[in-house]
Amino acid sequence: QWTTRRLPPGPTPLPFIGNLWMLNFQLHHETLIQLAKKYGNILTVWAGETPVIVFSGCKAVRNALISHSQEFSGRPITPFVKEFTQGKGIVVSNGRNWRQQRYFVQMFLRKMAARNKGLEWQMQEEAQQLLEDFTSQRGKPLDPSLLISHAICNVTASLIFGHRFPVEDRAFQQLKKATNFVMAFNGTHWGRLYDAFPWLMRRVRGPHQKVFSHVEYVHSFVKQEIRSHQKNLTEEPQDLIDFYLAKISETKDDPSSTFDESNMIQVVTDIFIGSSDTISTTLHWAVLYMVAYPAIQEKVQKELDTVLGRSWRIFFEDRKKLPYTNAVIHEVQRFANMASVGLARQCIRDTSIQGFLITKGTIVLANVSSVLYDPEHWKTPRQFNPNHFLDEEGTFMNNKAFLPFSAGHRVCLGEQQARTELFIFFTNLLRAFTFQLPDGVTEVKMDSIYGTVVHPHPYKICAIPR
Ligand code: HEM
Repeated sequence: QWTTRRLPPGPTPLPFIGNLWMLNFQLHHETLIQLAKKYGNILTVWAGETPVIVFSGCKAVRNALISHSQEFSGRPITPFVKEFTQGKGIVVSNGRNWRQQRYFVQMFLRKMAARNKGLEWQMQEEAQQLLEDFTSQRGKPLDPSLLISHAICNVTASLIFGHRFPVEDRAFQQLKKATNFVMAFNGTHWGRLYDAFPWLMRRVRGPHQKVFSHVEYVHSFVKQEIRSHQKNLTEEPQDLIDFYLAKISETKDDPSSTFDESNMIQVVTDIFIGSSDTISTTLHWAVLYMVAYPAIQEKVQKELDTVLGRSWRIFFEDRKKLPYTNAVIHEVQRFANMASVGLARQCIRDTSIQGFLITKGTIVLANVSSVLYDPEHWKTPRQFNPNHFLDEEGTFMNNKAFLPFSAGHRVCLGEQQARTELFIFFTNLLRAFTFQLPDGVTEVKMDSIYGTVVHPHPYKICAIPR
């Protein structure tokens, strides 16, 4: 089948399971980088009986995502995501549904960012609350991930539900747990097995059964919020649900409209999932790197003290005066490589690329990590080195291989929000605290736990007020 379809080269597939066995039932970014060394920057792996075309390295990935942006703008509706989303929402929808929902949320995010006391203000408020929570620990050892993730989820909650939740709120805790589980599932062996053999997996016990009860919980949480918004409609829409309800009534007589309640539930779910674990995990890595590289931490603090002083509000605009801090945040994103291989795409029409014909419907994967670690574009790709983003004079400079949010038609919808949020939280934390290892701990575990979102191992640090 492989040779007759003239697909790009790759390891020989076995009948029925393809290359899943040799891939350890995962599309791990490091395995795919190794395969690219052998088979080239465009290769084929078989997930069961389905071929997946993998692009590696800055040149091939940019060619696929940017030069062939339209052709590779589809999203594969795998058996798992089909059951999870029914093809609704943004992340895993296609065609008119995807275009309308994506455009609507893009406009909504722009409006919220432009509002007086808008999204940035909300981030500053949550960052202050986080500083108080850290301060209350009085420098004792703590796992920062819970407090950070609560603060980040509350920024999203204000954006989509119009209110925040106290840390002890059980239903909100359950929502975070459920969304993290759903997000992680797709990157696990079970996720791969479910997609390769759904008919078999439906008959076998495992975490894939738990994942659907978590999906149900998330959807019912969102439904309850929608009901409460419907009861208390305000004249001026305040949050995503308000805006969406207004959009449904505005378009109710338009037969081409895709705005309805099932899409609203999935859009809200997509935004909650897309903006929670991603940003908090990146910050979690940032704190870990500051502990591991105290000289870099000190340099950031010096720059913050010199440029900003103690004025309490820090704005995203301030990054232009803080080249070193800005470079460190970029390097955190590059080196942590939180999004692993990114999300799979689907070819929406026959396309010729690098001499290969990729037919409509084929699944393609642009390995984002292979770009963030591409030795042709980074001086020391496997080292944490903020100088990757600074020129000789110490001026900030970007790099075309910096693609943590992917690129093209499906580029991350929350890129601007994420960049603002990372900057506001990171600068507030570093101005207020020095992060260090607890007494007696000498080792920082820097390797990662692979998943849809790449996490650090759990760790404890001390946040010492400055
Ligand atoms: C550090 C934070 C984040 C990173 C690294 C990140 C990364 C990504 C990546 C790699 C993709 C896949 C794009 C592709 O198909 O090639 C993506 C898609 C997406 N992200 Fe993010 N993301 C982050 C934060 C956010 C936030 C804050 C939101 C919410 C506002 C968000 C919403 C989405 C959505 C809706 C998609 C799907 C876009 C589509 O299919 O059209 N993300 N993100």
